[in-house]
Amino acid sequence: KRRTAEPYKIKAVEPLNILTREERQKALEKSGYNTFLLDSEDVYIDLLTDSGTNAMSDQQWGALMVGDEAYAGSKSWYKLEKAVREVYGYKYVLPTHQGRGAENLLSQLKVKEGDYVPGNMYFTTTRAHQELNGGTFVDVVIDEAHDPDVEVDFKGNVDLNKLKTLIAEVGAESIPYVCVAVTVNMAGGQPVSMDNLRETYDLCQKHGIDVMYDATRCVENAYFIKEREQGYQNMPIKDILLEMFSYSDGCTMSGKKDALVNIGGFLAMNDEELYTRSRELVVVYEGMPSYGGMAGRDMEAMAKGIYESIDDHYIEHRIQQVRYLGEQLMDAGIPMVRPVGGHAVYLDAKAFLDHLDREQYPAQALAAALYLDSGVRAMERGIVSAGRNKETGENNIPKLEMVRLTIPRRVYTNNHMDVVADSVIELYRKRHQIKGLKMDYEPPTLRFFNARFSPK
Ligand SMILES: CC1=C(O)/C(=C\N=C(/Cc2ccccc2)C(=O)O)C(COP(=O)(O)O)=CN1
Repeated sequence: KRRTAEPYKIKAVEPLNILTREERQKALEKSGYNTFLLDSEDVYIDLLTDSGTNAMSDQQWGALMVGDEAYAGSKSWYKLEKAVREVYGYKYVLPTHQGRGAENLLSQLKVKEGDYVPGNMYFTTTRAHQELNGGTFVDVVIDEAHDPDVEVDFKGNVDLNKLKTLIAEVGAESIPYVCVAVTVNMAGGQPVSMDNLRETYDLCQKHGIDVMYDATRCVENAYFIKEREQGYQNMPIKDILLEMFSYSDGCTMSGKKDALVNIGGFLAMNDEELYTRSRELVVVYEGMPSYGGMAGRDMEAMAKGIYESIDDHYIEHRIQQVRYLGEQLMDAGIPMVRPVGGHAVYLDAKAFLDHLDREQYPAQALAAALYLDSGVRAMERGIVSAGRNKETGENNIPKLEMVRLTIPRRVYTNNHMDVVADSVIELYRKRHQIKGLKMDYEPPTLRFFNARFSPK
């Protein structure tokens, strides 16, 4: 099989700072062993997140110059609205500054005190907005999603029995919508199959319950359907995407991932009444329904990014690059979530650092050790990110204790992936020298952003 390369060439570069180990040790201590608190200039290969860190194209940069900054009725808004309607298929669109903006609107519009919001595994900000409005998140993802070693093609699938049980227990009137994430970030960037999307939608329609997608990485999800699901191999990504969205009533979208922009998002739906109510609310939180927390130039860039994201060559390269890193680590016997996800490789820090217990924050310790070893910044996705139970105050103990190596889109080459792989493999060889951490400062909410640690 002939080897392939990036379907783009490089026009501008950002020189990277390469620190000595001593300099990285100092930076690590200054950041309280929390990669969120590292300064970007002290980071060599930044795999903290794929959110907002993606490279824009010359078309998108050029579009910035024609941003229409009119307060109302911006030309740039109509371009963005058109792109969302064409690519996602929804009737109505509200612009927001990023995904959280849409989550805030949706939860305020649809979640009331005492409601239950089922979803295929939690995501931090999504759950936060549901809880802020008095809802309780209920995990209805298939059991396998919580097990790093189980290789399942569509590990993000909804477990229909769990959903039926919840509907029977609490009643459809207590379920404002089902939140279906495509892909599932906290399961390791795992996709949902078209069959499962269809079945979930049919079940919800029977009970008059809306299905709202978290569409943040929906194009990656479409690629996995093309690759793994019977009957989609020869279908262009854009058609798979439209079919996916036909099994939903609306979505929240963080443009900072699959829409290839540094800021931006939207809330979309087919229901006119919900649209009317969201137009009022968007004025309170995001600005006008024709700019929603974005400048005209941002909307221009996102409209272009939405079209670029469904290019079959682009998305194939994107997924293959993540897999290129993942397969090197798998071949080296590194414990990680399988199969490799769409946007990241998730190291299984519990298995990697099997000499540490959970209260020594294995994922946090591994992320710190990785930065010290090679200047690669990763993100803790384990007990620290899971926070505390809002009733009992006890630490939530998620089954998955992960370090996420998140690959931004169109930014790094496979040479960077090789540097990351060598560092992880070297760390694994010396893993029993990695010490656990104690938490010296714990913020009251979303503690992972600002918590500080030191070696225990
Ligand atoms: C599935 C999904 C996401 O992954 C997502 C953001 N992800 C992020 C950014 C992030 C957010 C909170 C804590 C740590 C990192 C990621 O690093 O993975 C949002 C919010 O979107 P927003 O950031 O544009 O507000 C909604 N859904």
